[in-house]
Amino acid sequence: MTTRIRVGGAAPYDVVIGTGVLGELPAMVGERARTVAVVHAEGLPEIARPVCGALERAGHEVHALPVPDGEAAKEAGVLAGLWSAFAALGMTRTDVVVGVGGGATTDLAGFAAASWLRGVPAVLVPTTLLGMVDAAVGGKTGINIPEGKNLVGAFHPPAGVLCDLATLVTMPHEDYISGLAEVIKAGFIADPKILELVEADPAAAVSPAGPATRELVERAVQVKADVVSCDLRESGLREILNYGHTLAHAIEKAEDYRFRHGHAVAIGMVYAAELSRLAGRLPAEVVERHRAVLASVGLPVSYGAAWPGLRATMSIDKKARGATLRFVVLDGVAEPGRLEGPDEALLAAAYREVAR
Ligand SMILES: NC(=O)c1ccc[n+]([C@@H]2O[C@H](COP(=O)([O-])OP(=O)(O)OC[C@H]3O[C@@H](n4cnc5c(N)ncnc54)[C@H](O)[C@@H]3O)[C@@H](O)[C@H]2O)c1
Ligand SMILES: O=C(O)C(=O)C[C@@H](O)[C@H](O)[C@H](O)COP(=O)(O)O
Ligand SMILES: [Zn+2]
Repeated sequence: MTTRIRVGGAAPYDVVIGTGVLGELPAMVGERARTVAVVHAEGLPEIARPVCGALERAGHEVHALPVPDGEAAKEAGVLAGLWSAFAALGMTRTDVVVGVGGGATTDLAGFAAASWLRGVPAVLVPTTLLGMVDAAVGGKTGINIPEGKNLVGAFHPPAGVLCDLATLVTMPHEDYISGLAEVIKAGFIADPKILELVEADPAAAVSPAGPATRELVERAVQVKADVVSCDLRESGLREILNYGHTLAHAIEKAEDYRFRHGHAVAIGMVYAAELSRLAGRLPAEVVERHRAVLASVGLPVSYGAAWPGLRATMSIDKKARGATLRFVVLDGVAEPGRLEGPDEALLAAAYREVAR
């Protein structure tokens, strides 16, 4: 069975979800492309090869461009290497970049496409849970710099997203549960059924070939699609997808990007929930529900680095306006709200609850 989730906006596209769906790729790339640059994580040649093969059979000139696995791909030097490769291939505006790999790879490939000739089409083939449910959908692309996470990038929606669930089975366990953090995030901000599914059977939730995977992926993609269809450029509603990310990005920077994104988001969501509670907006039992559901799949719910460094990094969060920090909080499950300019004592008190 193949599921198609439409993402609306100025240039609508489909997220195709299924098993063995590679046959859909040539239609997403389109006939106009002569050259297709397949940017893939270098550790995934077995996944990249059939992708290249499908495109070659469709008549394209295909060039595989391996990039470092994981977060090491999201660096300025790697991006500059792709620009040089595109130049050498003579890539024009009708040519296409295909990104194959986890969220780090698709963020990089998407930004390379956004910046080459001021924008060529990108088709994304996410191969991790996190990539399928979040990173490849919605058009946020970018890289990290030493000063912070995703500080350089562009909104560049893909021309299509192909999620082959079969690729998930080779995923390392810790990377898989990292993706579950974003799935659970979608549950807390918009779709409580996701939380019920994970709570009912955490063992199934952590199993890529398990009975819950397809529904969890489809529900999380639907949440993301509904949001970004209304607000591509994050002028309001889209901020809810950033639940837990203000502290998460500070943790990732503090750990020199060696801490998995979803693990940081798990801790960040507990922090945001504590902030919501201390601001008098969220009952304690919902905060405990965060801890319970995240811990049930093996995600961290506490973190102990010193507060001042994390607090300093949080000042360059993209949701901040001038000196005013802004947080996504919850007024209940599936009731996201905003907390503007909370006082420093509240911010520190919420962190003490995470560091306990
Ligand atoms: N653009 C967005 O909207 C958005 C949303 C969420 C997260 N992100 C970004 O996504 C990144 C995290 O993505 P991620 O969790 O996919 O991690 P990742 O891209 O770092 O991949 C994790 C590891 O799994 C490997 N891998 C990928 N697919 C595999 C497979 N099928 N089998 C075996 N190994 C596989 C990768 O090569 C890598 O070593 C972060 O940089 C985060 O900031 C972006
Ligand atoms: O798509 C969004 O919008 C999100 O915020 C999704 C997040 O899960 C994702 O990690 C995103 O890359 C964070 O964006 P940033 O703008 O805070 O860097
Ligand atoms: Zn995220």
